Amino acid sequence: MEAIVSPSRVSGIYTPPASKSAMQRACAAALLHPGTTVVNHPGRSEDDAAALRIVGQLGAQVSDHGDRIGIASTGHPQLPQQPLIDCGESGLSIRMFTPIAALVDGPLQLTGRGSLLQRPMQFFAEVLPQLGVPTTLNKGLLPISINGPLQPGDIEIDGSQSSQYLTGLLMAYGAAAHTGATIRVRDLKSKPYVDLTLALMQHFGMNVPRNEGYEAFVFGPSKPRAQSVVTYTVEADWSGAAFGLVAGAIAGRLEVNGLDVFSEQADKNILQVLIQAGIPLSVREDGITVGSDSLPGKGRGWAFNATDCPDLFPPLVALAAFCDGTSVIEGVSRLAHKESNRALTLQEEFGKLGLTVELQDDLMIIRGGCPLRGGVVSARHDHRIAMALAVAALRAEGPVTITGAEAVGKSYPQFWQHLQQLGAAVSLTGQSTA
Ligand SMILES: O=C(O)C1=C[C@@H](OP(=O)(O)O)[C@@H](O)[C@H](O)C1
Ligand SMILES: C=C(OP(=O)(O)O)C(=O)O
Repeated sequence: MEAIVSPSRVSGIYTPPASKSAMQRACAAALLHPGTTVVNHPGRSEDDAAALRIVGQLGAQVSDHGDRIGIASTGHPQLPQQPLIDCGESGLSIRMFTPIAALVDGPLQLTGRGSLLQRPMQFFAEVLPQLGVPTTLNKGLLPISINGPLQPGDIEIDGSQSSQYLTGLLMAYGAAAHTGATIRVRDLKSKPYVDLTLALMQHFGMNVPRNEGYEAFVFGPSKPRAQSVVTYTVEADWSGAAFGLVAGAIAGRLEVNGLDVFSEQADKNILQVLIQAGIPLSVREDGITVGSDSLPGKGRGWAFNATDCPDLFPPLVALAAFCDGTSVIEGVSRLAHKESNRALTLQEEFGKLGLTVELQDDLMIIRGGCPLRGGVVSARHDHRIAMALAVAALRAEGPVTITGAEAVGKSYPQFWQHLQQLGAAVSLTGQSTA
């Protein structure tokens, strides 16, 4: 599918979708919870669908009622009839559900599709055998074969590549029976995502470890958990909302509702950058207003460290393009293994529209303030690249055609519709050519 975005203004009120980070964690916690979980405001992205499929395969009963989903479970993942679990393209699903699936007594295989097949998983081959789980990979990549049950024990892991592995281990340790265990972590990145995991575990009454400065997670002995009903409401997604906030900042005035300003989500830090850039912004508990009714002026250049919130790079590049002077984002090394190599993808695709993006060690330097030209760009099978290009296109000098526009489905299937509803000139045509 192609999206053609012509220069246009946006205005109105909108509510971003449910957070896939919260929804996928809720699915995992529901599988590990003895009893029933009612998930309100469930996410509907492709990654969310993958998580729901996985918990179904691991023995939970999933009943979908539209605005809420019921998940009933014994609290123990079961050996599936078909022992091949497909995690779609979701990095979080494969990395969170592998240790959880390893709680099962028996052999299992997990795999994925598309870009996930190129993302490194070597961590598991190094760590799971230390927990009693023989593990094989395909040269460090998927599929992964494991043979549980995982037995929690004291362990030290590398947290520098992704926090998602730790999220999976925390969930598995939090559900398994043991007499106490400590996960030591070197150089943890994306820390707020671990806070989100711990908050979910707390909500579901799991065995929650003591967090010693993100360097050690100390579990006490597990206690038996009684059957109960847990209700969980999935919060709105700051990562998806970041695109709407940037659209309002550069091309109109938007009111974004439903976001929790006290959320654990890493990407709420977009607000700090909007403030630095001098964008008109009003933050209330019930909503955020961004941009101005008069034709928005340019913001000013800014500097921001996105090491712990790497998903902000794409919307921040769109913002930086419209800020005078130089903007600098630190944390480039975090981008190599996402749905695409996002530093290069951003440099190349925004480069086609005339934006200069330089990469210097861990820094991305964006020379903004000159109008972008129209042209043809590719989403490169990466939802956040598609959305960043679309938002930037609102202020380009001519129409921007984005090929592979269906990529948004991974996190934000309603993205194009939302943009149209807010007044953006977007037409959608044809099949994927990205
Ligand atoms: O736990 C999560 O929900 C996520 C963690 C982050 O990954 P890393 O920990 O690999 O940075 C983020 O980029 C990803 O989109 C979602
Ligand atoms: C990198 C992302 O997700 P995941 O790692 O879960 O595939 C993302 O949503 O930008």
